[in-house]
Amino acid sequence: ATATARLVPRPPDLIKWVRREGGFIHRGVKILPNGAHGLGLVACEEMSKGSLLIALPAHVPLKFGDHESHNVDGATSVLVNLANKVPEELWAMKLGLKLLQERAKIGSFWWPYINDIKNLQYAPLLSQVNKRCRFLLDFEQEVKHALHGLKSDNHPFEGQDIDASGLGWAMSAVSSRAFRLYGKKLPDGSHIDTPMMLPLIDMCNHSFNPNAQIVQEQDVKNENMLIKVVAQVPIKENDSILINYGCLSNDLFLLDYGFVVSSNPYDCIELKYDGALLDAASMAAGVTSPNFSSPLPWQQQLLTQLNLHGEAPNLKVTIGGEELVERRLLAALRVLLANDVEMVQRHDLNTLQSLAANAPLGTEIEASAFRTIIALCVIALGHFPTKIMEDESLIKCGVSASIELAIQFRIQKKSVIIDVMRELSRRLKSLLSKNTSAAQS
Ligand SMILES: C[S@@+](CC[C@H](N)C(=O)[O-])C[C@H]1O[C@@H](n2cnc3c(N)ncnc32)[C@H](O)[C@@H]1O
Repeated sequence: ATATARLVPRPPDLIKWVRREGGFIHRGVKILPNGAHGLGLVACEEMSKGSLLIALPAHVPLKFGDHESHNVDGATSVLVNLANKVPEELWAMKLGLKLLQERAKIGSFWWPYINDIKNLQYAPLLSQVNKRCRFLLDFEQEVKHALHGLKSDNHPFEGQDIDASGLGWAMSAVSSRAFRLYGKKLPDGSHIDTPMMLPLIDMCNHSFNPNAQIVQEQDVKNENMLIKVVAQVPIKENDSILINYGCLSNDLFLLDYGFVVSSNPYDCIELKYDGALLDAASMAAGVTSPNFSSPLPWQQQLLTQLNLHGEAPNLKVTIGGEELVERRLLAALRVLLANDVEMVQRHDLNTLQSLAANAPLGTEIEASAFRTIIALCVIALGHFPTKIMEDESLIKCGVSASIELAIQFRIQKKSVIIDVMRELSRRLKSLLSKNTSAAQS
């Protein structure tokens, strides 16, 4: 979110409001512009490890549910009915409905907070509205239908029209600012996982090397959970206060937050598991007579156990990221490159899926599997219309912020692929050299 995007930038009011509501904010914490990251929280004095930076009382987070479960007026039941039509995967839209309701309400309790975010016009807005367009357009019709002819008492949005672009705003405002934390306590002592918007805390920008973290603590006075931000390491004056948004791929960072992280260790590329593509890749890699597209019955059985075959298989596999090659893909390659069923059956599925298991089916099969993945990477790279150098010069020439973001995203994806190729080539070399020295000795 850019600082300039806020038409009414009144961050100090947010701090005052949180304090007035009984919250705590360390006197050294300020809201300041944070370069390309928009606004952010910055330390204006040194803070030691463990310092409490922010504490929000339980009534300050904006959640869907608390008010809705106690109140059964007409407007609330319209809102609850609409929320029930939102698929779980699009949870941000459900909380977004609540945000839209509070945004429409004159004198809303959350107004000092919503006033601060209401003019955000950041990138996820555009990409999410595009990606989730079909849902938003359908849901717009649902909302219009539910609101048609409602009297103002029963209207959850104070009589305001809500269209797909308003719904898109709410969904991306939530997905880029909400946190999934412990909600209500259940009788068994566990807590419901609840998405909530955390005023002020949501001014913290992201880092994989954060200096602060969100913690939840039970209030000593009651059952409520207090939400706090605590310094994880000593924080120096002028340091930004950064938290980790989660170990996410760049797809999620881009879609939900509108930025991408360079050299993101959790970024990966997704491929469809496809026998014909694997045959093409392994032939290109010089592997003789691969049979990925026509597996033998015992191979099909193992593929079924890996959920890559059979009824409703999950054909989405990944390379790169935390797992260099997704375990299921590695096992499938090893099994399909082997023609000795007895040798394969000597190993359990876990070993067949493990990269650390070091060539469980022998050097030749392992080398063919690695070569096939390297060729798959070459094919994947070929699908990009540009090379990294061309991308970099496009950025140098000057492009709009959203195009630059899209280019950064594809540079990072290509880097993931190149890193996988580099690492597999290294492993292949070491595998083959071990084999040669074993043969010589
Ligand atoms: C929870 S808000 C943080 C406060 C925000 N900077 C603001 O001005 O309101 C999340 C948004 O901050 C920006 N942001 C946070 N961390 C970032 C990072 N590491 N790089 C780039 N942008 C970041 C993105 O626009 C993201 O959608």
